[in-house]
Parts: sequence; C-alpha cells; structure tokens
Amino acid sequence: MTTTVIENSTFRQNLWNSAQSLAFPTALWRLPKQTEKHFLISFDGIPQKSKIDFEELGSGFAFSPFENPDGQQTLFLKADLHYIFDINESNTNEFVKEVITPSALNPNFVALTNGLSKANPPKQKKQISKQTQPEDFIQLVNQAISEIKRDVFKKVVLSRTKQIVLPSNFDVVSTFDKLCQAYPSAFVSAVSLPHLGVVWMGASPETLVSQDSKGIFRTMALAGTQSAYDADGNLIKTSEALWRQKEIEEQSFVTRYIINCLKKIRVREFEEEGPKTVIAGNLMHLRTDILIDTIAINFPQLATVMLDLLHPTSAVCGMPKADATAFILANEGYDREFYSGFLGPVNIQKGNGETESQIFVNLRTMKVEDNLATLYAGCGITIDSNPEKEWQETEMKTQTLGKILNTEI
Ligand SMILES: C=C(O[C@H]1C=CC=C(C(=O)O)[C@@H]1O)C(=O)O
Repeated sequence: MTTTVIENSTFRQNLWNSAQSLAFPTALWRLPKQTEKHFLISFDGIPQKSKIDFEELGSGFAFSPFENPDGQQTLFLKADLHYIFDINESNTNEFVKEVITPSALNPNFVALTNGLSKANPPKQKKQISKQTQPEDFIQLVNQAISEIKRDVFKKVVLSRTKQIVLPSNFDVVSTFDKLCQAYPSAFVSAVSLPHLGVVWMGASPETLVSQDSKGIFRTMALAGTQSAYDADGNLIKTSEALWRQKEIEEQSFVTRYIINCLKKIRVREFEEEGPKTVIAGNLMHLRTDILIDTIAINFPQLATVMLDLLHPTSAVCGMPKADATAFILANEGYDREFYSGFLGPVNIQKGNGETESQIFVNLRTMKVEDNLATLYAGCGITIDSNPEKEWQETEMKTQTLGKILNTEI
C-alpha cells in the first residue's frame, strides 16, 4: 500500500469529476465511527450483476435494489482502483493510501489521470416529476391497517418520496463530506451509476450483514422511530427515551425475523444484545445487535448465506415477508429502485491492512439526477399505527439528508 500526503485537498474532488466525465461507476464511502474515506472506481461502464458471495468475489462494492428475490440483481462495482483518504493526526492534510492502483499503462487509468483537472460535467435541468402526496400516503396506511385487521399480514413497511430541486452549487463530494461530519455513526456513501445517469447518496444507520477479519458476523434489528430532540430542541438522553407498545412490537418483529432466519440454517449459538435506544442523526430507534463467532461454530460462509436469507428484513418490508412484499409492490405506487436495498464494501482492505465486508440497508438515502434529488423514507405499519403520525415520521426521516442539502424543503 503506497501512502502519499496530498498538498492539495481537491485531489479527491478532481478524481470524482474525472470518473464522472469518463462515465466510470464510482463509490465513495465512510464506515460508521471511522475517519477513512474509501474511493473506488470501476472501469466497467455498466457494473455486472452478481449474487454476492463473500468467499468467491474479489474487492468491490455491492449495490442492490429492493426487489432482488434471488440475489442476482445486485450490481457489483469491481475495484479497479481503490484509494483510502484519511487525515493525519494534526487534522490538516488529507493523505491517500493507494490500495489498488491500475498499471500506469492502463488506458482507462491514463484517461482518468489526464482528466484530473477537468471541470464538473454541466448539469441538465430536471423538473419535479412525481412525489408522494400526504393524502395518498395516509390512504395507503389506512388500507394497510385494514389488511392487518383482516390478518393478511402483521406488519408492512410503507414508503414515499420527496423531491427537491438542488441549488446550483450542489456537489456530491462536498455533500458527502458534510454527511460524514454530521453523522459519525452512520454509513455514509455516494454511488455513481453513469449508465443510469444517477448518483445515490445516503447516511444509513442499519447494518444488514458484516463479517470482520476475525470471523465475527454481525447483524441488527433496527426499528421504531422518534425524534432525538424534545419540544424545546434539546437532545433527549437515550437512557430517558420512552417507547410505546407500538414501537416495541414493531421492532420485535424484526428481531424475530432474524432469529427465524438463523433457525432455518440451524445456527443456535448467537449473542443477542438489546433492544436498546440508539441515536441516528435527528432520530432515535430501538436496536437489537446479533453477533456470531463464525470460527467457533465453523461456519465461514455465514455472511453469504445470511445476506441471502435476510434481505429484505422486516425493517424495510414486513411480516410475513411474502404477503408484505405483495402489498408493497401492488400498492405503494412507485418503484423503490435502490431505496431499502443494500449496499457496501465487499472484501475491501482497510487502512490497517485487514480485509472486511460490511453491508448496510440503503436507508436515509436519495437519488440525484442532474439538479433534482429524490429522497426516500418509510415507516413500519402495525395494527396500532396512526396514519398522520406515520406521515410525520417519514417527514422526520427525509430531514436526515434534507437538512444537509441546505435547502428549504
Ligand atoms: C424504512 C426506514 O427505516 C426503517 C429503519 C428504522 C426504523 C424504521 C421505522 O421506525 O419504521 C424502519 O423500519 C427508512 O428510514 O426509510
């Protein structure tokens, strides 16, 4: 791994711009509670679709849509270039570690480095097209509650969109940096898919699966939402958070779903911690952590198997899964695309030399197309849901990214 101190902190920005103008798929991410910013470029103009097998795949970045029943729809951005940007101890200069650098003769790399000083490609104008209206969402929630009363399913996660025209000075890399600063505990990402003309950005609070270099597998059940601030705008202490029966039940569905997945593969030895209150940006959730030592149980492929079984969990879909999915697809009225899918680094080396895979649920996310951002937010509907409150909850969720965009929404 070569490390170079960069005098000029615009290098990362120039690299992004150059990859954009050459239409190379690119992923930029920062793991929770870390300072390293990872930068990956793939020279395949259209990322291959591939089932995620952590044992088989090389280094790359997984990006899955919500609808991915057999796992074959996951885009895999192969790491042709992987740099890690970090700050030194005095927090002044960014430095770069070149984890994967293409050969200096590689024509794609030559084009990329030649384009380093190029300006951002000009933005086209896009008009607000379709976003969910409150009355439509409230009607949808009422319809779901009727289905729950008829015993069709017990929980369904319904979602909506909100669109914002971005200011003319909007730029992905500086927005990514702002998200990293505002949400140190989130998985912050920006994924550019030039073949679709979109960049997806987000600050996710939810791990779907991870497996570290010591063989420790982790997943979590995250659900139940309330503002992290009281009526006077003061941050509520997590130890003083009060939860209603509705949220407690809503979150327990997710824990139960994960444990059922483990039962299917006869894994009984797991550590379960929680539920506890956690802060995620402007919100609080209930979270149960599940941890398994894959070496002790001799199950090295656990993360691969569980990714297949878990997605989509009851935190983004519902219970039972098949009935909740059918309701979402028939009634939500728009295509979730990559919202509530999953994303994250696969077999990626960190600055300390260890290789890890960490996959997150694509929440608190937005799709950027030209000057238009589409924000996505969902909420768990149970028999005790109040439709107006659920709408308010989605409003709070869109604020996680909305307030960073520095725009009135
Ligand atoms: C579906 C979302 O959040 C999930 C994760 C945490 C809390 C949730 C809830 O309270 O409904 C959702 O299950 C979203 O942010 O769009």
